[in-house]
Amino acid sequence: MIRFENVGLRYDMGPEILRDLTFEIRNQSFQFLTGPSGAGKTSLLRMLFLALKPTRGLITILGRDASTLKRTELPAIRRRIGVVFQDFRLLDHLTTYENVALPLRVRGREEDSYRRDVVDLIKWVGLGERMDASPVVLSGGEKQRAAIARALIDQPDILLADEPTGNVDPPLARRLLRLFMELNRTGTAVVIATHDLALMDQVEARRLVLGNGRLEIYD
Ligand SMILES: Nc1ncnc2c1ncn2[C@@H]1O[C@H](COP(=O)(O)OP(=O)(O)OP(=O)(O)O)[C@@H](O)[C@H]1O
Repeated sequence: MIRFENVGLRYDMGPEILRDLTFEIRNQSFQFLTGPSGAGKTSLLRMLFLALKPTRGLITILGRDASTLKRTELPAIRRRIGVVFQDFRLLDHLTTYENVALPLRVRGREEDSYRRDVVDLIKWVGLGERMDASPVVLSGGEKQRAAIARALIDQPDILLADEPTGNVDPPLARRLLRLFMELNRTGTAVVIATHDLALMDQVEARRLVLGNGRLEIYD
């Protein structure tokens, strides 16, 4: 689905922070991406989302060389990728319900066809009471759950989540992990960037470990 070959990344004239990354995110796979703070997890997720270009190497996404994609082709590819960023990126002028429904609205779906699914998912992540609230009044953990619901609502081919349980307590973190695993069972490839060893220990899953600019893979 997404393949990296000898990918390297540097910011501006700085040192190469990621080197010789060669790996694949396969269809319907489930993996954690981990490594110390500053190891480059967020940078790697941004390259997977085609939001950041590598300084060398090849990224192939859905069979296409990412460097040859036209700007106009990017939105269609990105729509197949669900992302949960560390800063959530919710729209403050929309309610929780509207934020979560946004990917479906952008795709031109009629509200009648998705209202039930959006409401059910919002309840599932424990935000039933916050359906009509603006993100401005949500706590960090509530925003995180709204961002997760928005990333999942359109059943993406791949989900990229950056510390998706960083702002919630352990029981809720376990519940969110179950939600990611359920999504994976229904066909979505999942990449979860996390420092949380207790979370990773709950599942037998592939681990991509970044350190000193390089990637070690434990299948
Ligand atoms: N926009 C940028 N410009 C310059 N350097 C950057 C930029 N973004 C990240 N870096 C640097 O790249 C390195 C990797 O950062 P990144 O945020 O990818 O790591 P991380 O593993 O996600 O860290 P954390 O776990 O703390 O979120 C760090 O040294 C960081 O300072």
